[in-house]
Amino acid sequence: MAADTTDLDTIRERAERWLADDPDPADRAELRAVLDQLPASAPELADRFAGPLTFGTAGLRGPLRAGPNGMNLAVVTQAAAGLVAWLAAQGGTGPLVIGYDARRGSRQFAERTAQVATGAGRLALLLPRPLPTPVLAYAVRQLGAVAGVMVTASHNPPQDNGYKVYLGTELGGALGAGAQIVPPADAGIEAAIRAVGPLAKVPLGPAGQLLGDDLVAGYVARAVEVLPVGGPRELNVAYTPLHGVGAAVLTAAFAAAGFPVPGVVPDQAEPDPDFPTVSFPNPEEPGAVDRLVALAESTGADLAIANDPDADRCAVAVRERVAGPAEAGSDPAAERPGWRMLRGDEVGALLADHLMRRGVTGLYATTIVSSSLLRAMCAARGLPYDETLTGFKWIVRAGGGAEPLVFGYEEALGYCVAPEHVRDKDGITAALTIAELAAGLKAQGRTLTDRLDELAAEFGVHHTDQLSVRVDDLRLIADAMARIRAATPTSLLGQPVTEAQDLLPEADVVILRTDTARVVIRPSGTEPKLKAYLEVVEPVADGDVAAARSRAALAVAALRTETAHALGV
Ligand SMILES: O=P([O-])(O)O[C@H]1O[C@H](COP(=O)(O)O)[C@@H](O)[C@H](O)[C@H]1O
Ligand SMILES: [Mg+2]
Repeated sequence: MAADTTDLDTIRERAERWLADDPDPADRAELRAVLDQLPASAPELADRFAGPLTFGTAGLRGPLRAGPNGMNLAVVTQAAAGLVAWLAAQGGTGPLVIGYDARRGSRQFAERTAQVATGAGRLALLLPRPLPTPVLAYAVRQLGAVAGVMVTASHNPPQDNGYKVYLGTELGGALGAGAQIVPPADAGIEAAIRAVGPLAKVPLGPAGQLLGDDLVAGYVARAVEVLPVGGPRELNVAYTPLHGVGAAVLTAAFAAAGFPVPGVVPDQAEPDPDFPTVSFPNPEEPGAVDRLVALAESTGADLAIANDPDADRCAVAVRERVAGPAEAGSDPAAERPGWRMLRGDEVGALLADHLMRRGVTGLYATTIVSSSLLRAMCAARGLPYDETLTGFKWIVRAGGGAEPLVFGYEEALGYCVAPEHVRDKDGITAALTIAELAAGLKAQGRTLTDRLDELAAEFGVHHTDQLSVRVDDLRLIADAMARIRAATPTSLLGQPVTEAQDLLPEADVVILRTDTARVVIRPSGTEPKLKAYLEVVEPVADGDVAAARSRAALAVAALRTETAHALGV
């Protein structure tokens, strides 16, 4: 058909133009191969040219592939050129600091970013090796940088990479100093990226100044200061960085804080861009922590901790007695020991409670997709509380600056216990703080689970869960969002929906509430996923936390089914 031929010609022309300006010979060859297969490869070419990557929940993120809709040297050159042009136009004078993880392409993209910055006459400071994202976020503040770039795709699949952008004090203002960008800066930078001319004309300077180990030592020293001096440190921790970059810094921080050095899952200890032992390097995904739990079990650990590959998230698994299938000849009522992964909401509540008991006053914040427990805790304890849209870039701006933020967390395993040093989530300081709490409890013969029960007895069981649907075709997500808007359930769990909120146009989020249940539905901003965040609050009667937990678990399971049905997934 004529229209198809025109479409094909248009996209072929765009691809040829892109190819002619692509600085990477391997990417040029990759695109040429796709072009050579036209018209059969038309859908693939259309996808690669569907549009530029945009700043989502946490920067640019996409598959490593040639073309504007992927992460590659051309896109990074353009992004860096747009960023430095925007920084100059805003009058920002400080250096650009650049970090990177151990993914494929990360170091090359970081070095290219440095060359583009120096080519534009700006000092570029490069972190000395693949390091955690919180080290970069710390460096932005510590070094007085005008901005920071972290090349990472965090916990995404191995074939992805990404580009997180931070602003320093000069342009970020009081609230955004050291935080990831938000509107309108992100749109301004995107416009500057689109305005970059031919890449062949982007001046490239020297590789930038390599930062030394003192920066990392400074980060570790500040991280350790998060803990009060003294106090119990006797705790056996099993740890995994999930083939990412967390191990060296985390073990150094534990040692410096006086903890025994955690045992590290041997075949996940070193950075490996193939993430060979996990299907997804995301501690939220089932199976990702199997080897960690096996190590914890075999070494008799008190606690198991995982960082995501860029070590800004922290997952915690606890030893728990669970009712297990009876073995032949055993007492059918007997329990067997197991390990349970705590939900981000549980770790968030534990950390918040710990800081509150320590007398830390100021703003406590989380997001609209997290549990409502933190709100209840703050209300009962007379502390300021705020909630924001998803993303740590929002959490660190909670409250609009009226109260200083002292703690922020999100259900996606992200926690910020030291906002004065790292204006982002930090999987290292979170691990230290949860270990300090666990060691303190252990010294009293108690555990994190006991503390969770105490919180449940006081505030009710806040059981949260997430329904997460990964898709190949993004239209399925749009369809599901349209469906929930067109046919919004009027009841959930047999209770009337008392509130249905649609956050459009500000955010693509739908919230449904009943007296005891809540569902928040939104597309992920970092992966092709639809997410529904579920919560049921179940009061504890007669101090029987276990019974309330069982009721809540059943209710959440039912809520999950009803939500999936309403979304048509
Ligand atoms: O990927 P990370 O660890 O940088 O984490 C990023 O993505 C997470 C998931 O976002 P979404 O639900 O939109 O996919 C967010 O919760 C988080 O604040 C953000 O920093
Ligand atoms: Mg991460």
